[in-house]
Amino acid sequence: MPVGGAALDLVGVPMPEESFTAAKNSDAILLGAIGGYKWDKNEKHLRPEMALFYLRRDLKVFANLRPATVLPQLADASTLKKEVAEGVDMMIVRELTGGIYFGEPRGISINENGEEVGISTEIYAAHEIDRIARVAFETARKRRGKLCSVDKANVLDASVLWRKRVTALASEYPDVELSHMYVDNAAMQLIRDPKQFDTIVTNNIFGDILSDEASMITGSIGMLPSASLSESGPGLFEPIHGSAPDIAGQDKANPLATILSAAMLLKYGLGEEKAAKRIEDAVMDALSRGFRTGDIYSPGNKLVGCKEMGEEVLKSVEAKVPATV
Ligand SMILES: NC(=O)c1ccc[n+]([C@@H]2O[C@H](COP(=O)([O-])OP(=O)(O)OC[C@H]3O[C@@H](n4cnc5c(N)ncnc54)[C@H](O)[C@@H]3O)[C@@H](O)[C@H]2O)c1
Ligand SMILES: CC(C)[C@H](C(=O)O)[C@@H](O)C(=O)O
Ligand SMILES: [Mg+2]
Repeated sequence: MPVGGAALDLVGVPMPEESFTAAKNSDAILLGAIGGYKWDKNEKHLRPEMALFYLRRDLKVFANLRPATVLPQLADASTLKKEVAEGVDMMIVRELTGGIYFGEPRGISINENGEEVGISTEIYAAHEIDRIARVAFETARKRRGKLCSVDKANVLDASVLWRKRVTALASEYPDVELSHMYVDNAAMQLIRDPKQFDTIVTNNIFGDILSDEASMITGSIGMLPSASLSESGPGLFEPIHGSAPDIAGQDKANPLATILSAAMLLKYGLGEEKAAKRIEDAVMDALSRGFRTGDIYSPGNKLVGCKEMGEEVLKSVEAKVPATV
């Protein structure tokens, strides 16, 4: 179904009613990245990004899981030293339907001096913090049992409440080791020693920024998938990157973040773990066979375009795993 720029071009709105209805009635949704120069000057309600906000808000997919793993095949592709990047395996749990993205009041207006002012409001209700914190504690419990909550509680009131609620919940998860970190320090620690992190839980805006940062540790933003889950109803699965307009139409984009998002869809959206593993294994296999798009290329490997990379993954699916899953 068309959303974003495609929908704007077709019917003049970023989120057509039929697209939303089809998404809502699905078992899971795979979303292609949206946005582009063509629509950048549109009024806010007519920007492609609005489709994302409608989908996230109206499907109530508050829990955004963004794994950042350095694959052994790609340790050389990281911009960090190999010994710093090697072995990194973290999960960023980003709150996705609250905070400054949706808070009121918002907008651009004229103040009492006749000057234009832009307002965005960082606001979190206790229940919004509790539900994302629970997802994060449960996630950490299934991983290495370490949870770092990232906030700006030395400045922002919404973060003061965030820290208070997360701390209060910790007693229900005695097997999880909870720590807190200010976001500016977290941005620095991610580059200094990323292996210290297992699970990170944070608000909407900090999660947006830190996940792009974490992606570079793994080699490229073209590698990172995500799952956005609600309490009930379909999940939304998408790469964390955008539409990469600077390389659009050149057959250069790395398709693996989107392919791995499809694997997350199978695992988290449909409970089809075997099929998910089959896709993940195929991605690993294509990388092991040396295929690389430009963003993850290092000498000694085979440079391919978006299309060929996809074809190689498909070959690996067919070659490696029995067709019946
Ligand atoms: N979920 C989404 O749909 C989503 C996410 C982020 C940005 N956007 C939108 O995308 C547009 C471009 O935003 P941006 O440039 O800030 O971010 P971007 O993620 O599209 O691109 C940032 C940089 O990373 C590169 N890159 C991104 N994905 C890649 C891939 N798969 N393979 C290789 N390189 C890749 C791009 O070429 C670019 O240099 C904007 O309109 C923005 O709003 C959409
Ligand atoms: C395109 C943009 C609105 C979006 C966000 O900020 O959430 C993107 O950066 C993301 O990370 O999914
Ligand atoms: Mg982002």
